[in-house]
Amino acid sequence: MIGYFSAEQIRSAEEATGDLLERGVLMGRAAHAVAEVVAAELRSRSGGCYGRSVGVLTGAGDNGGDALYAAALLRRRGVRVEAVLLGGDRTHAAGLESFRRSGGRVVESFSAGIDLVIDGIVGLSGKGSLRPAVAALVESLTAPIVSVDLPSGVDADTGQVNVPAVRAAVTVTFGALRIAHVLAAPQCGRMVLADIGIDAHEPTLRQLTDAEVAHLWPVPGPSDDKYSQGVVGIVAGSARYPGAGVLCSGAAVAATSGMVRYAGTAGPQVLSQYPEVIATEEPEDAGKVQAWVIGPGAGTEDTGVRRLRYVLDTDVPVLIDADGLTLLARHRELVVGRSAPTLLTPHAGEFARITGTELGADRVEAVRGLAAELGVTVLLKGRATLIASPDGDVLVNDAGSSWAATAGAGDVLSGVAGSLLASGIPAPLAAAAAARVHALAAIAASAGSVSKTAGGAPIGASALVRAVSPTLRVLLSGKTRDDAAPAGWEDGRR
Ligand SMILES: NC(=O)C1=CN([C@@H]2O[C@H](COP(=O)(O)OP(=O)(O)OC[C@H]3O[C@@H](n4cnc5c(N)ncnc54)[C@H](OP(=O)(O)O)[C@@H]3O)[C@@H](O)[C@H]2O)[C@@H](O)CC1
Ligand SMILES: Nc1ncnc2c1ncn2[C@@H]1O[C@H](COP(=O)(O)OP(=O)(O)O)[C@@H](O)[C@H]1O
Ligand SMILES: [K+]
Repeated sequence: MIGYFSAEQIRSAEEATGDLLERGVLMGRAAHAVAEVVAAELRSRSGGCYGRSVGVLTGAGDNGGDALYAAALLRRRGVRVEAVLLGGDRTHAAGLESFRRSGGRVVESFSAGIDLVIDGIVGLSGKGSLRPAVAALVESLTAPIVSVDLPSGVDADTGQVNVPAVRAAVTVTFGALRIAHVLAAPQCGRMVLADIGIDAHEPTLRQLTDAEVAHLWPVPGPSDDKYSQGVVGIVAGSARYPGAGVLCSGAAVAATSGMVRYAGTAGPQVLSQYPEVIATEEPEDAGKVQAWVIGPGAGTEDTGVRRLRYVLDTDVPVLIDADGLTLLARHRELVVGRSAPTLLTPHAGEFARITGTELGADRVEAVRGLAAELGVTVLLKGRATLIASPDGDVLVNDAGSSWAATAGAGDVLSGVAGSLLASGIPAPLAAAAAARVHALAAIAASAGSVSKTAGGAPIGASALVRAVSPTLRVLLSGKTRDDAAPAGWEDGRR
């Protein structure tokens, strides 16, 4: 698991080091890590350090202190350093003295031709939008930016990206990852986690590694047959939206070796693409299943309510998506007190329909609140997917790309997660593993190859279904990166 911590948790971990914090040892280590990363960036971007120029933006706190000490270290490597002190006379005094002694210059605005900027404006204590003078300066920056701890303007705990906020090429953080590093991953750029000797425990958010996803993915054993691995029933698609049934069923077929039953009026279309599916019109006639998926393109009329009631009356796990969620918003009582797990997979709009209020900045609290209120697992979709259990545990997955933002991609996710539920995996883990594979499949489909991790072209949801199997082949062979963190994540402890 990769853990993400709140600002308060990080501060407690820092305070627990006592002497190290007070003597400035932690800040020294943090500054050293920043200097190392900036030096490496200068080498790769401008061919070296000597004679290159770095601009430093500092605010009124310790984030600025880190940046000034780092600049002093860079000065000793022959880098020209100049600083704009946005915190005025509240600038970190010892950091500023070290900067000045090293030969750093304090300026009103950066000289032309700066190679790189260090963002030490605000870190853990940043609140709300950047102040106007700071905002104007941030908007005018064109050089690549290395952010200290967090890109300034991004909230550490909610990941809210204020306008403007720094968009970093690299973010260097210390001791443990902050919540914003996953919820605002695109704003952070490449992540570097430096060990400064602090220990944080019990993260607020956790993310499965690829190795963990591979480990829990169902693989048939010698005594397995089509039934023993779990049969998933799909109530999706309709005469009006047959595609949702096709995408959802196809994803379920690809995700595990168990059997897929289809119940709905898009049976002929589903069978024409996936002849291995067993189709009926009504879930009552489908035969035994170990989990249901209900909702994608299934319609919101009375038959929909009847079918929803039927599957929720069973004692197997049920995943509710799309139209199923619209119906659920009118009949919330249907999920309360079920004996088997229920998994809701709303996007932001569906989430607001169920709760009656728009999603605010704090998505973690919102998803946790709904899960606790209804006693269900909730997967909230987006670039970063959040999965809350009724007991308050929250899992996260940053997709690493946004290629999955395409019509029908949610139907694919439902099919994958539903087949994992049918195999007996607990709802939160099934949801998190499905989200991870969905995200990897989107990258693979877009790049045209599972071995590429960047680049690519737009995809449709059909391509996403086709990429599920090749993605699993690589994942199960253990060849993918052994962490599930945002693309380019790097552990500076080495
Ligand atoms: N503790 C440790 O051991 C270690 C800590 N470390 C480092 O310390 C950092 C935390 O430092 P910190 O707590 O001093 O606060 P920081 O984030 O620099 O903010 C400073 C000031 O900014 C202001 N401000 C707020 N919002 C604003 C806005 N929107 N726009 C503009 N200004 C705004 C606000 O001042 P105000 O004007 O509101 O009084 C606030 O007081 C942490 O991120 C890490 O880099 C490392 O050295 C490792 C060891
Ligand atoms: N910006 C994004 N980056 C990565 N993945 C995204 C992004 N936006 C949406 N997704 C993912 O794509 C899927 C979209 O689902 P949904 O909104 O239900 O679409 P549909 O109803 O058309 O199937 C979800 O799995 C979601 O997490
Ligand atoms: K910063």
